[in-house]
Amino acid sequence: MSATLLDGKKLAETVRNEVRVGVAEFTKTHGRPPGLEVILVGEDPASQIYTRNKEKAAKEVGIRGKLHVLPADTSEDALLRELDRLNNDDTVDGILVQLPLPKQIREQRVLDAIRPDKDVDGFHPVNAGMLASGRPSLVPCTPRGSMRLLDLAGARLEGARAVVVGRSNIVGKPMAQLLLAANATVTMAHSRTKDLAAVCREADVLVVAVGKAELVRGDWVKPGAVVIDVGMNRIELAPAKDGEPAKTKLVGDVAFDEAKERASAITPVPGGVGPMTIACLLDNTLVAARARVAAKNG
Ligand SMILES: Nc1nc(=O)c2c([nH]1)NC[C@@H]1CN(c3ccc(C(=O)N[C@@H](CCC(=O)O)C(=O)O)cc3)C=[N+]21
Repeated sequence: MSATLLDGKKLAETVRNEVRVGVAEFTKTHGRPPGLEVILVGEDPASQIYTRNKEKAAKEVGIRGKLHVLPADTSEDALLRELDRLNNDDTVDGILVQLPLPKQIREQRVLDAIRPDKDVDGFHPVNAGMLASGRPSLVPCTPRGSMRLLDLAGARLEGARAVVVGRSNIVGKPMAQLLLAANATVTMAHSRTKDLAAVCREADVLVVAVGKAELVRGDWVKPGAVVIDVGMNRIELAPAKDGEPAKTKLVGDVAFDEAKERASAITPVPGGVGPMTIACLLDNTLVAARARVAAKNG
């Protein structure tokens, strides 16, 4: 028996098509497209590719996307001034500051400085608090995308045992909140959890977001469970030599080939959660744009 593959690439295309329709309607009604500003500090090549992809994905659905690349030695004050400008620009609906930031910049200061109503990542403490209070506003993109993948799997969440491995503010905590809101019985597991394998084996729904390549083995998966693998780890297959770059491959936090023999449905890496994160970012930009004009019109 082999699990159903949850194709995030295909579902992301569906979501982007929905967003494109909403964006066209917004643009017609309000005389301007929704605007998304992405800020990257520094020249990390992987981050450059990711942020360029976000800008491109925005433009493909009709969102006015703009990428700002600031030098690696940008001061915290300079970044805060840039955010102030974007916060006060009425044509800007969404602001995303790519993480991680260089060490001279305090991440928390920066995330706190983004207006909550433009916080399309959903990382501002106001938005985190709204979600935890059962009043979701802008919800983090990866957990939103993961919920859509669970929906695609036909997972019954009401009364189900859900285990979230990983307790980050970006994925683990908001994911647990969304599962709880869907009436699952939620366990949050993490690096200090005793007998993590046994905790995972209880899960009807298993979401793994820890950033450790193939941590979750096949025998940690309850037969018939739905598995969402949020991990993206680049592992080296062969070292660089003779001027050839190292051969690498992308693997998740779940040992896919083992887990697929036990799960009823599972996300691949790549092609699972990653593309859904980007699609939900575009949707959050549309959600933010609509909410902002609604607030302005009373
Ligand atoms: N403020 C902020 N918000 C973010 O959402 C954010 C961030 N900072 N910093 C970095 C991480 C990483 N991230 C990814 C999203 C999608 C893919 C993605 O689409 N991956 C593809 C392929 C990737 C590949 O082949 O390299 C896939 O999984 O199929 C990757 C990475 C968003 N992040």
